[in-house]
Amino acid sequence: MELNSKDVNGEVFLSRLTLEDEKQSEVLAASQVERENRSVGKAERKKIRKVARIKHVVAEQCGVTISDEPTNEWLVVWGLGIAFGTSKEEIMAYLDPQPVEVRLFVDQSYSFLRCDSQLDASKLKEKYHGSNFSERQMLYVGFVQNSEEIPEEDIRQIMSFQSNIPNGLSVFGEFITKEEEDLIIKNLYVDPTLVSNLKKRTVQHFGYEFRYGKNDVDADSPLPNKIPDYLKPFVSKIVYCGALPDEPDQLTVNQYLPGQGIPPHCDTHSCFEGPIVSLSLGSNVVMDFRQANSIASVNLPARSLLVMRGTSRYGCTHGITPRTWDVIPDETYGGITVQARKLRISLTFRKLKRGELACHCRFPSLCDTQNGKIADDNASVLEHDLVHKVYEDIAEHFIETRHRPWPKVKEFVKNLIPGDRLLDIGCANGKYFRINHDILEVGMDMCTGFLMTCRAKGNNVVQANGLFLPFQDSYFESVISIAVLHHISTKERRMRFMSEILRVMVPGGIGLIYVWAKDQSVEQTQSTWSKRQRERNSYNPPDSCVDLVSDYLFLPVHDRDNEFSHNDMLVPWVNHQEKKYAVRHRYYHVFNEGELEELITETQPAPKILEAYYEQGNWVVKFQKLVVS
Ligand SMILES: O=C(O)CCC(=O)C(=O)O
Ligand SMILES: [Fe+2]
Repeated sequence: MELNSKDVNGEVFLSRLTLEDEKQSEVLAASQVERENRSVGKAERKKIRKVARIKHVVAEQCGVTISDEPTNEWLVVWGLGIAFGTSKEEIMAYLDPQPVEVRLFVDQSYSFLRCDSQLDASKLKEKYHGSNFSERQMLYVGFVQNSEEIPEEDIRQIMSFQSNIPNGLSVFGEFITKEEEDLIIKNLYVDPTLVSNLKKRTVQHFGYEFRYGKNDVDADSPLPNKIPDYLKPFVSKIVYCGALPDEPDQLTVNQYLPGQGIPPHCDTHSCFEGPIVSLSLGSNVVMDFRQANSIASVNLPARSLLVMRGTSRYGCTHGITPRTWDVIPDETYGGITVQARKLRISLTFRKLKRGELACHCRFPSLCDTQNGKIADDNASVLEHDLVHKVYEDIAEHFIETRHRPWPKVKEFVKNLIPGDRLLDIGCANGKYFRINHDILEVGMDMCTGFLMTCRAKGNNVVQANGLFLPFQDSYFESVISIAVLHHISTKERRMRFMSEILRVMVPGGIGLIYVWAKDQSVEQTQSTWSKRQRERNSYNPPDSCVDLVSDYLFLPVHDRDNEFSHNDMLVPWVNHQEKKYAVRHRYYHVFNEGELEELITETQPAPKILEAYYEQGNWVVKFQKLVVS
C-alpha cells in the first residue's frame, strides 16, 4: 500500500484500503470469530473443570456424590457458603423457590439445600447454575445423589455460645437507640494527631492513654482531652443502671474495619476500679473470652453495653479475632449462620484505681499484683472446692482403689516404740492403722466418707483440717502425713501446716511427710503412678463428664501423658465406671527437688532432717523435733 498526500482524504484512503485489504479484513474477521469461539470454549472448559473439582471436593469432604440428573430434593450450591460470608437468611431470601433447609459448614464455600420437592430442586438448578450471586460468587448448582451422606451442621462451632460464659459477664442489648448511636458516631471527632493506627484497628484515648503494650495506664500522665460532654448522658446512664459504680475517667475508642480485631488480653487488674464496660456502635461482633483451656464466644450487638466484672473481668482474657464475619447460632432457621462485620466503634469506659493498687482477685495467673501466686485470702475457698469437696465426691472410688500401704511408711509405723502416740494427718481409709498393735493411733481427715470407713473398722478418727490441729502441744511421739501437704495451696499455709505438726509433737518426736514430686521420673525410675496413668491414657471421657470448676480455670490441668508442667495444677481423677462426673479435678502443689526440706527447715522451731529421699514420684522427709534445753 502506497500513501501519498491524497491519502489524507478518507474516502480515497478507505476505498483503497477496502480494495487492497479486503481479503485481509476477511481473514481478520474470521480469526475474531475463531477467537471468540475459542474463548467461549475456554470458559466452558474452565466451567467443566471447576464443576469436576467441586464434585471431587464435596465427595472427598463429605462423601456426597453430585449428579447432573435430579434424584431427590437435595442440592449442593457452590458459591453460597460460610467461606463467602453468606448467611442462611441471605440464602433463604435470595433463592426462589425458597429451600426448606440450608446446611452450612465452617470455612466451606458450599452449602446443601433441601427443596420442597424434586421439581423445586430442578427449578433452582435451572435458574441459578452458572449465575452470579455477587461479583465474587458465581454459583454452581448440582443435584445430590446420596442425600443420606449429607453431614449435619457442626454445631460444636457455636457450642461456646451456650456454655462456658464466664461469671460476671453481662450484655445489655439496645442500651442506646439507633438515633443516639448515629449521634455519637457523628460527634466522634477523631483527631488525626491523637489517633494511633494500630496494626489491626484505630484507637483514640480520652482522660488517660490506655497502653496496649502493657494493658494499663500511666496515672501520672493525664491527657488534655477528657471524656467529651456529648457522652455525658450515656455515662450517667451507665452509672445509673449500676454497670459502673462511679463515673469513669478514662475512655478508649476503638474503630475496627471488617477484618480487624483486638488480640486476647486482660486489662491490668491494678489499674482500674470495679467493672469495665464497652459500648458497641455500628456493627455486631463476636468477642471471645478465654480461661485456660476454655473459650466462650459472646455476640456483642451494635448498641449493646458489655459489662465485665468478676471472672469475666479478672479471670479471663477478652479479644476479637480479626475476620470479616463471625459464625453464630441461627435463631430463625436453627443451626449455624454467618454474621457479617461492618465498621464497628467501641467505647470502653474505665475508672482509674487510686491509692492502694493491690488486687485481691482469685485469678493470680492474670493478676499483675499477685504475679501468679494464689492469694492467702482465696486459698481456703480453693482448697474447699478443689480438695475437700472433691474427696467427698470420690471417696467411695478412692477407697476401692487405694489399699496398699507404702512399704517405707509401714516400716516407719512398725518401728515405733510401744506406747507411742501416732497422729496420721489425712488418714483417708486408714491404711496405716493396726500395723503396729503396741501404739495409740489417731487419724484425722476432712472427708466424711473416709472417716466413716475408719470408724466402721474401729479406728480413732477426728474430722479436722491440718492447718488447725485439735490437739494440745507436745502430745504425739510421731506424726505421719502421706500425700496431704501437696493439697495446701500457698507457701504460708504449707508452713502453718508444718508448724502445727511440730506444735503437737513431743520434743524428740519423729515425723514423716510424703508429697508429690513435680518431676515424676527422677533417676529414670518412672513412678508407678505415672506408669499407671500412661496405661490408662486410652480413656477419654466425654466432655459432659468433665467437671471443671469454672472459677479455677486459671489453673492448668495436668495432662497425664506428660510431666507436670507447673507446680500448681489441677489433676483429673478419672472414674471409669461413672457416667456422670467421670472426671473430677483436685488441686495439687507438686514439689520441686529440695522444696520440702526447705519448707521444713524454715518452720520454727526448725526440726532436724533425719532423711530426705525420692520414692516413686514423691519427695519424702523424715524429721525430728529438737529437744530444746
Ligand atoms: O472493642 C471492644 O469492645 C473492647 C476493647 C478492649 O478490650 C480494650 O480496649 O481493652
Ligand atoms: Fe480490653
